[in-house]
Amino acid sequence: MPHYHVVAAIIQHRGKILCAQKGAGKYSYIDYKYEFPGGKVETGEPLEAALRREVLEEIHLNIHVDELYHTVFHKYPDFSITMAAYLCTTSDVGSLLLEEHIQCQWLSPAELPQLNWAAADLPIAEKLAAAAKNV
Ligand SMILES: Nc1nc2c([nH]c(=O)n2[C@H]2C[C@H](O)[C@@H](COP(=O)(O)OP(=O)(O)OP(=O)(O)O)O2)c(=O)[nH]1
Repeated sequence: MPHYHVVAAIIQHRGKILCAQKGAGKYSYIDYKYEFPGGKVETGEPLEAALRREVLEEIHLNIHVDELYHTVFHKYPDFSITMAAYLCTTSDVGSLLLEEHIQCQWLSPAELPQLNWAAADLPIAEKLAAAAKNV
C-alpha cells in the first residue's frame, strides 16, 4: 500500500480558518470531503516550501508558514498518509482562486467540527475547536 507525506495549511485570517471542499476523484471515501489546502511533498523538498508551493498552485494564495500544529498518520483503504498540518497566515485573501476544490469556507475554530472532513483531518479540526474553547 503506498504511503505519502502530505503537508496541509491551517490558514488563519481575521479569526477564521480556510476550509476547502474536494471534488470527485479516485476515492469515494474522500470525494467531497473538506480538507486543508496542501498536498504531497516531493522527494527532497523541505516541508514548508512544499506547503507554500501547493497552496499557491491550488488556491493562488501566498501564505506565511508559522508553526507545525499537528501531525497525523492515517490509513485509508488504498493508501496511507503522514500529514503535517501547519498554522499559516496570509494577507491577500482577496486573490483566492480555486484550481482543484469545488468550494471553500472561512469558519471560526468552534465551527470546524460541523463540516464533513476527510478522516485524517478530523482530529485536527477537533483540536482547533477544543483550543478555541479554552481561550
Ligand atoms: N492537501 C490535503 N490532502 C489531504 C488532507 N487530508 C487528507 O486525507 N488528504 C489526502 C488527500 C490526498 O490523497 C493526499 C494529498 O495529496 P494531493 O492533494 O496531492 O492529492 P491528489 O489526489 O489531489 O493528487 P494526485 O494524487 O492526483 O497527484 O492526502 C488535507 O487536509 N489536505
